[in-house]
Amino acid sequence: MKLQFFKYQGTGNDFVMIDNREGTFPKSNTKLVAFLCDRKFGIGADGLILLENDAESDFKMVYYNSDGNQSSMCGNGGRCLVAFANQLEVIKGEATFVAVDGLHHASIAEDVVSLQMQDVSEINEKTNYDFLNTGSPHHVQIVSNLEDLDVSKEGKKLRYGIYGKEGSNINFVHQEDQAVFNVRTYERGVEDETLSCGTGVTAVALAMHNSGKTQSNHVTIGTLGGELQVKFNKTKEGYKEIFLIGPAKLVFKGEIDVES
Ligand SMILES: N[C@H](CCC[C@H](N)C(=O)O)C(=O)O
Repeated sequence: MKLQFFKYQGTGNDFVMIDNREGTFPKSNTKLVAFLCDRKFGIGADGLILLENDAESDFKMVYYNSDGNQSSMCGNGGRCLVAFANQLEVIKGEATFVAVDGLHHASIAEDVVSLQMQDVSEINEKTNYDFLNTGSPHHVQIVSNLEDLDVSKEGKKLRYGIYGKEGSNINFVHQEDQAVFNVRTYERGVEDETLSCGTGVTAVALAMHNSGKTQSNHVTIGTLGGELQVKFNKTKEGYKEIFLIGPAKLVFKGEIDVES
């Protein structure tokens, strides 16, 4: 079967996007998804995202990691999906869509997407790291040697060491200024460092505010793939009105022959 796809990237976190409103994509075919994400034998991406119809919202997001398995929320992928839906004229500038972690509101201007993330009511503060869920699970750890850290090696150790089979994404962070942080992330389900992780930088922004490293509710996060902004409000019930803001771009579109 001929499969049309669009390749998007959000600060270097890259995705194969497929318009599955006809419902023809073989969603349980893990091997196919892993093949499409394979950087040598397939198209190549950190993940694959289906755009689907939804009765109660503008569209539904189905997210797969590059290992071929469906996973929890992807912040950069959500931003790319809003750009994709806008390109297809499924939406016009604003969107409400449903993802694995619930409803999300978003807006797009030029190629910058502002995506509202789910509220976060719990941040587990451990001795030398924090753990929280921003739609995906995230370990957040301050390090002094961010630039020369072997993120793949150190991330793998923690992802399997502390978090076992369920796993977690691992974020290493260094504070650059009062409201500026640099982050490098080891991503679960990619099982390697990615150039950026949207739910990860959201987790870092909230953890840094929660621990008093910043007093600002608008944080700039530098990643290997570019800069993201995170805005939020701290309330008695935790963090709300959390927005992940940054570019989401179409790289190319194509067609690939796959076994149906
Ligand atoms: N790998 C993550 C999902 C994608 C997260 C990331 N790509 C983002 O932008 O949030 C997990 O399995 O928890």
